[in-house]
Amino acid sequence: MVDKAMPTVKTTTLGRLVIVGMGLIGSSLAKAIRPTRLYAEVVGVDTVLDSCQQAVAMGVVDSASQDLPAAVLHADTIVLAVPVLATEKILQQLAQLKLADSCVITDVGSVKGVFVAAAQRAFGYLPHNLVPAHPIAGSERSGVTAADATLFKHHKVILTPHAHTAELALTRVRQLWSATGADVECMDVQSHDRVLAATSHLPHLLAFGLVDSLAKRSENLEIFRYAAGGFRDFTRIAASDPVMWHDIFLSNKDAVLHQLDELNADLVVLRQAIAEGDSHYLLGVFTRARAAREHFNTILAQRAYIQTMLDNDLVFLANPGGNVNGCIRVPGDKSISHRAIMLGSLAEGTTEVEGFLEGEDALATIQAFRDMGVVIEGPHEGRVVIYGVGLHGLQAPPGPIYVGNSGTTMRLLSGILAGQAFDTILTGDASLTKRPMNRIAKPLREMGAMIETAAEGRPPLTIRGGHPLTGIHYDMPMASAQVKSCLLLAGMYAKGTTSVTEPAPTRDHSERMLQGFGYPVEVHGAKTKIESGHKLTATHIEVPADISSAAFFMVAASIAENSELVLEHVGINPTRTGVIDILKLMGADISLERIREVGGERVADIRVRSASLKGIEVPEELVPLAIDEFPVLFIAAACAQGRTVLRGAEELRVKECDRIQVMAEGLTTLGVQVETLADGIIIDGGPMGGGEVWAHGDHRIAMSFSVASLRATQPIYIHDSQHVATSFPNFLTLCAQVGMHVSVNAETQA
Ligand SMILES: O=C(O)C1=C[C@@H](OP(=O)(O)O)[C@@H](O)[C@H](O)C1
Ligand SMILES: C=C(OP(=O)(O)O)C(=O)O
Repeated sequence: MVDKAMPTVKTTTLGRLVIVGMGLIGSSLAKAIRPTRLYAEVVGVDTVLDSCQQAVAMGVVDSASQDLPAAVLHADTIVLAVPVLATEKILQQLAQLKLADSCVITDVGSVKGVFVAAAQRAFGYLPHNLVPAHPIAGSERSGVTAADATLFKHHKVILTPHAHTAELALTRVRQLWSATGADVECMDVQSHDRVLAATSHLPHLLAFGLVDSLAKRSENLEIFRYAAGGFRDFTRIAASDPVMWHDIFLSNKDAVLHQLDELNADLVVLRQAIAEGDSHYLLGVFTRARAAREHFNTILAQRAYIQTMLDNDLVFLANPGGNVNGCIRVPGDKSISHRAIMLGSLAEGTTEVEGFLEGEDALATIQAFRDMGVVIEGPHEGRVVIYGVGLHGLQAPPGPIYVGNSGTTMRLLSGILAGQAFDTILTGDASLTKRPMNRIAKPLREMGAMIETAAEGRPPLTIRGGHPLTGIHYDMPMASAQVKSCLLLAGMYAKGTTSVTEPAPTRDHSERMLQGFGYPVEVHGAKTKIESGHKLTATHIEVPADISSAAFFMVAASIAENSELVLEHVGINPTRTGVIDILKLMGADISLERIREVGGERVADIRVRSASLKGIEVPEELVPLAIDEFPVLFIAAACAQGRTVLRGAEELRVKECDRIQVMAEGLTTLGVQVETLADGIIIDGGPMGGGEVWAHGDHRIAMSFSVASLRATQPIYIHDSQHVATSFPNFLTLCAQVGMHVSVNAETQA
């Protein structure tokens, strides 16, 4: 009977699988494959009679033998699952036998270079049916008794085909490992050995080395008696198979030595920092390491997601109906959070931030500055401490800076990086890679910066250091706070004065915060001016709740019946309140309470009650003041009586997705009448059904259709919602708290 945990392969197309070596890996592979019936027969080979008998007795294999030549006769696939240095002898034996041309040979060794070289020696050439492979899975336990059919499930298996490996052979080995539930990838031999030296071989060496070093000291009994969690966690892998690891280190000598030398050098510096009491250095290493480790966990988690959620498609299920009531505080403002990290890093002294948005976009900004040597503690419950390095204290990052989904990070950071002495490369995710960067590259080049972009001005951006900047005046062709802010930041590094004129007012957080850090900025109507030669002085920042996140709940409480919601401590900077003005024009019942000023930004509690909305022509001057809120305003328009017309909003087409097109498609699916315009949309309010819509990885689209469910008559399935955490990590929790029925669709989770 087929083990339910195992993926099943419907047809038995292959005859005999021979696994040489009934150790942990070989016997686990046999145990995983046998129930799938991918092969009619699974045969084990081992030099130890006992292992053969146990493998048969445990039902791991159909049969087992000590006679290699007899076993591999008529084999379709041979897997060498023996220690790395033992493979050569077996390859030599195989080379002497008359194996069928179609017989595929593969292995499981942790070092690939040595295996390929051994095959070359044994055969005198690299056979086309040879597919080197490495399952990245293991356990401290060894031998056939430790066989575990689930050992490879959700683990990576790396194939390192050589230049002449036949496609058919590669497919066969891929199929073998996929059938165990593994995640199969290809890599070249050198990259494999280099990466594994760092991520696997080095940690094992350290674990073996540490245990041995402690064990041979005279006071070892005392030490081990008190060795608690840290020792246990760090040295778990020192219980691994010594022969196997002996072989691995000797086989991957050069790559391991290189990694060891780099670590040695870092440890010498760390030692010195402890000896000299250099807290700044130590905190820097520990905060960076902790962040890197968390980042690593996310990557691992995402990998698991990919396994269980079909290509990372996180689907929200928004069930129809509900009322919206209560009192909530949405997370911190994204624009202000980004700027706090940037200016805090470039300031002199220690900046404390409260209310920081712990969303992926703002975390990407923290990571970027950590990469450039800034020590940043947190975020922890919205609190971040930044040890500023001054305007000229950034260091070259160790590699490209990855800013994920965040346009604000990439564009603002470019202004800062153009003024540095070192080169940088800025990269982002698939959505960001499609967004226009010429809007900042062009004026920065006019200032003297050297910036290279990919085709059509898209990321990645390469920003060359050491090119002096000179202030310019720039008439911005579009209303964009990101472009304005980028140039003001570059202006701090440019000779003379830099000024920008904007065609319409956009958010002014950069201007306000620069002044808050004591850096003079002049604003005269549409023109903003900055000059170099001043400094930023550390300060305390309280980030208000993000009005762009509050907007989802403003629309929610407006369109749902019998609703009354208070949104606490929301930033109501006049360059951000377009959404309130537009909703009020539509007839929304919104009032601002307890208006106050906190750290240079206006804040209020916003009370919203259900209202019957009506369609309007959106005044064009409000467009930049509500630029991020249009997706959810389109939902308000769909629930309103009559027609809503939006023009002058072409910028919506270059956000995380084309927000005009994608919203129009989703609304049409829900049965709403829409017409797209080059620079806007026409929406006729009416009843909404349900159905499947796509967020195209855009956080605001996913949240907007979640809100739509309050007035839908059927469930709405919102595909591609995984990016909600970029700006609003606890969105689903708050939805549940106020009475909306939105959740991750359980059916799409394995
Ligand atoms: O400066 C900022 O923080 C932002 C400016 C806006 O972008 P544009 O400048 O491209 O309009 C906005 O859409 C974005 O979410 C944040
Ligand atoms: C456009 C947005 O952000 P960014 O440009 O930073 O990606 C947004 O949050 O809606």
